[in-house]
Amino acid sequence: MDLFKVLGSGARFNKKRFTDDISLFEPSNKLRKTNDTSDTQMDIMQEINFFHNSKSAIDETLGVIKDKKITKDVEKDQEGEESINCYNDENEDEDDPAEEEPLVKDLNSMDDVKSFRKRHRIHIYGTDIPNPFSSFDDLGSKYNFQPYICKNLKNSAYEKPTPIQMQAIPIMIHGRDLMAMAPTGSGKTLAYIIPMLHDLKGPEKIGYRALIISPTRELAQQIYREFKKMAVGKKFKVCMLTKATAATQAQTPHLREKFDILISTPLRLVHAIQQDIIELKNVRHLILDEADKLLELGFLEQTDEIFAACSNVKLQKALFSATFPSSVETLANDFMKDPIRVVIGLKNAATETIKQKLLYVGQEEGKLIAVRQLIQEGFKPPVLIFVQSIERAKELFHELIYDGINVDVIHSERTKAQRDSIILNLKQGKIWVLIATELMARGMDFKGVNLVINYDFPQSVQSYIHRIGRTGRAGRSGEAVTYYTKDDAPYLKSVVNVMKESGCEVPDWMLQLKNPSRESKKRLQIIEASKKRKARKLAIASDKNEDINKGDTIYGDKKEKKDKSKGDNNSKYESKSLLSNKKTKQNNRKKKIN
Ligand SMILES: Nc1ncnc2c1ncn2[C@@H]1O[C@H](COP(=O)(O)OP(=O)(O)OP(=O)(O)O)[C@@H](O)[C@H]1O
Repeated sequence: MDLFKVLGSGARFNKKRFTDDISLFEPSNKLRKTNDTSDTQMDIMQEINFFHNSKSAIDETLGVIKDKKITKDVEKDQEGEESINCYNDENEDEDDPAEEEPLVKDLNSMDDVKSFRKRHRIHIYGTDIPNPFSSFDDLGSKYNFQPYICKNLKNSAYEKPTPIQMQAIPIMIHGRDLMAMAPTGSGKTLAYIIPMLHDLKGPEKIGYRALIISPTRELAQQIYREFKKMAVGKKFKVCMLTKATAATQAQTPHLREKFDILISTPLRLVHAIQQDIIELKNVRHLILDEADKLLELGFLEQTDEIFAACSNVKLQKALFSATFPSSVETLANDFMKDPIRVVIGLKNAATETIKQKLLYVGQEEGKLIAVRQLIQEGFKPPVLIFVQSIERAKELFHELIYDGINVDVIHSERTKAQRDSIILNLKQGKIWVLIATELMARGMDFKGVNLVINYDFPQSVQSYIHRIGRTGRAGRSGEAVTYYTKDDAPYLKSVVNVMKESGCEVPDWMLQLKNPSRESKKRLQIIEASKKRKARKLAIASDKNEDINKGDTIYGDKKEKKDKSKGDNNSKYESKSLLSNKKTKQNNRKKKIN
């Protein structure tokens, strides 16, 4: 019996390369001489069971229990139709998307609306939820959007709205707070830009009225470009907050009032708020792009300070991301006012146009061999390779630079000019392989990326979903390969779950793996915490800006602030702080219980 066939179905396993591991996975000579009985197979499977499967899982893999029906994740529903059994709490029925769609004007009854949402896999939670719309033409005819917006949409050649746009835009123009979860590359940016432009109407010269926060400078720049594209024909002043723009506004205060829209990373903005360079009292729209990241520890304090500075009573808050861990949802629910939650497809799932694979590489060294083999065999550029740290990125770059391919590396120790030119070169096809840290994992829209390689195993499910989401964008197909070693075994199941949920083939033995234990998650947290410390040291040592903290460690850490300024500013906003809101609510709840 060829155990590689058993182990390798669905995953890739190179026998030639892992001659040493073969001895681990194959029966010894002695065993080979004996009959290939179930008992022998069981012994071998127990021996190589470094994922600690249950006995029944091994049985299934071997097919030992012949008459036991192997439980597949495909069940028959009452009508006898097959439906995939998902791990998410929001299973859904699939309709044929090719079915003719009713136009929004045809959505007369609740049934029409319901079936429209179902067809587009739009799940909604909340009260008084505005109906979705189905065609960009409706924006002009039904919602009275100004002609310049409709024209810019036409010029962008977007034929029809994506599901998140169909539902989020009406919610936003009704002024409601929103938590929007939709897959990577599904057009979330436009889903907030368009209604914001509509609501702002035109330039007013009273200072910032809309604010978009993004965890990285690169993503903020991308959002800025998208805004400029959609605002053509209106003289809105959009500011991307940088050291330079902050300095200009510090020197010429009257300039500040000319701006309408502000896009920034959290730390840059917090500094500007503390130095009284930026006023946010007129902000009516606050968007957190990659909201779950911005509400994670590390970023949370800064986000909190920004919320507190947005003192307009009519402030509308909207959170967008492809992932929302439940802890973040709970926190968000605490500070939003009667929010509507929109989920497109399955919660926390990967984009379905991405073909996901897991590749066993044996030990650490196997990763480089695997990449080299891919290069030798020929690949379709551009390819993004994700590694876990700046050091790893540099190392891999030095390995690949001599392999005759156009390779570059991006991380937060590279200068801003270098980073900008790398992104441009990748978009122009001048770079074939880009090695990247988490800096590039979220939000970046490189339409043509054909393959994402997770060279180092991602540190969280969210990281996995966002990393692989750099391919397969806007309905295109893409491929993602995740290398794994024995050391990654405790975390493998998290990725397997995502693969399964998004309809990728996964071998049965992988499905039987245990979910990561609390202990292993804790271990992971310790590793992450030490990385965080390391990054903070780096930031202090090189006196670099916020991007070091945010980009590469996943955790935007707050730079040490002078006690005085912190005290002054925090006390000013205390009553509206997210954190204090949460604490007050918790205290109130406790009081009620008592
Ligand atoms: N209605 C549309 N039709 C076709 N393409 C669209 C449409 N809306 C947006 N796009 C394109 O889809 C791509 C992905 O959009 P966007 O970057 O907003 O995705 P996203 O959902 O924010 O992804 P991520 O979660 O990775 O940040 C962009 O290139 C954008 O131009």
